[in-house]
Amino acid sequence: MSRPPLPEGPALLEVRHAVRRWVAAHGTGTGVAVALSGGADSLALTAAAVAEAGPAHALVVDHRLQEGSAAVAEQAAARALALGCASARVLTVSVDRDGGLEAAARRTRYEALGAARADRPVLLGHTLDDQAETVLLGLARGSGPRSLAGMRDFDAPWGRPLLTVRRGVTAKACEELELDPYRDPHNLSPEFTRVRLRSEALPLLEQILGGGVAQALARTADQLREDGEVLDAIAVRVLADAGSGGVDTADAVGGLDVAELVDIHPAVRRRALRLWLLGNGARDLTDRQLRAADDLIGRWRGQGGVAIGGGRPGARLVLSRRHGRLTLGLTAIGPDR
Ligand SMILES: Nc1ncnc2c1ncn2[C@@H]1O[C@H](COP(=O)(O)OP(=O)(O)OP(=O)(O)O)[C@@H](O)[C@H]1O
Repeated sequence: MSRPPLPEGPALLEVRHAVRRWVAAHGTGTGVAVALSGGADSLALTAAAVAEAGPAHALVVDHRLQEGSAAVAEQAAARALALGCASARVLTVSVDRDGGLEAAARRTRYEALGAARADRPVLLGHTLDDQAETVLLGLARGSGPRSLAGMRDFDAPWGRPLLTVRRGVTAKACEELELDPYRDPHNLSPEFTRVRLRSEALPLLEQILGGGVAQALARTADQLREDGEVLDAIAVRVLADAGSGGVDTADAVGGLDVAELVDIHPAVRRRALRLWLLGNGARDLTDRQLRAADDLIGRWRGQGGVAIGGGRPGARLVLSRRHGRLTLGLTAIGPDR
């Protein structure tokens, strides 16, 4: 199918350049899936992916959370085809409204995208501004170095080619493409912390400190990420020494030898625990759970265990210490709890 060439505006060229670099570093030659929300970032990303990473297959998730969401999703898919995508699918999902809606929507979205990607990497439209906001929010909340390290440009299967591109550039690229992107009303509502960071805090910091604050925050993330990679590599060796794996049974996985962990620096030990827990079905692991898990290694003398996010309906994952080993098992949730 022939389509008109993309306009050669400077903003779109910058976005294309970022995607080209990403493909050179991480591309598999199989084309890509693009997670398209219809907003400026992912729309510009889609156009660039068609030109630089094709064949590109657009995936649009309709969460059915707002009236008219189906029409927004259909329009995004139609735009993807007009931009030259090889295919465009709308994935309609139902989000469990219990608990935090934003987090549940995100989790459902990633599950749907992961299931539909057909072995292709999935490109997301996160920009340098998203990275800067993540770091700033993390700093203000006292997060650990892992959160401050922000997002990676490739965390298989998720690719983020635009982490070096400012949000304003994706907006301009859409202008060059003569596309009017979808504006999520949530992204304008000042009740959301991120929106205020974006529209009030970052501009104020730039005013006080001069330009380049967003780039500086993103650089901090890069440095912490590099350090984190070294710590993770050490953590993997620690896990091997502690006998990660061990004996799997129907309702308990392997075990870690507490004696091998006790003298390890807590920063490395927590990373090791985190990798092990996530590799064995834990989900949405919080810093607090991780610290409680770590306490099982050192000071812990009593009975019981630490509830870890994950498990399955009717049963939760519990980490316990028995006979000098940490084991992770499923414990049925009683009807009265
Ligand atoms: N409904 C959707 N359908 C497909 N892809 C989406 C959808 N919403 C978001 N995305 C993808 O995720 C990227 C980031 O979007 P957004 O910042 O809204 O998501 P987020 O996952 O909430 O971000 P964060 O996790 O950093 O808070 C988008 O650029 C797009 O690639």
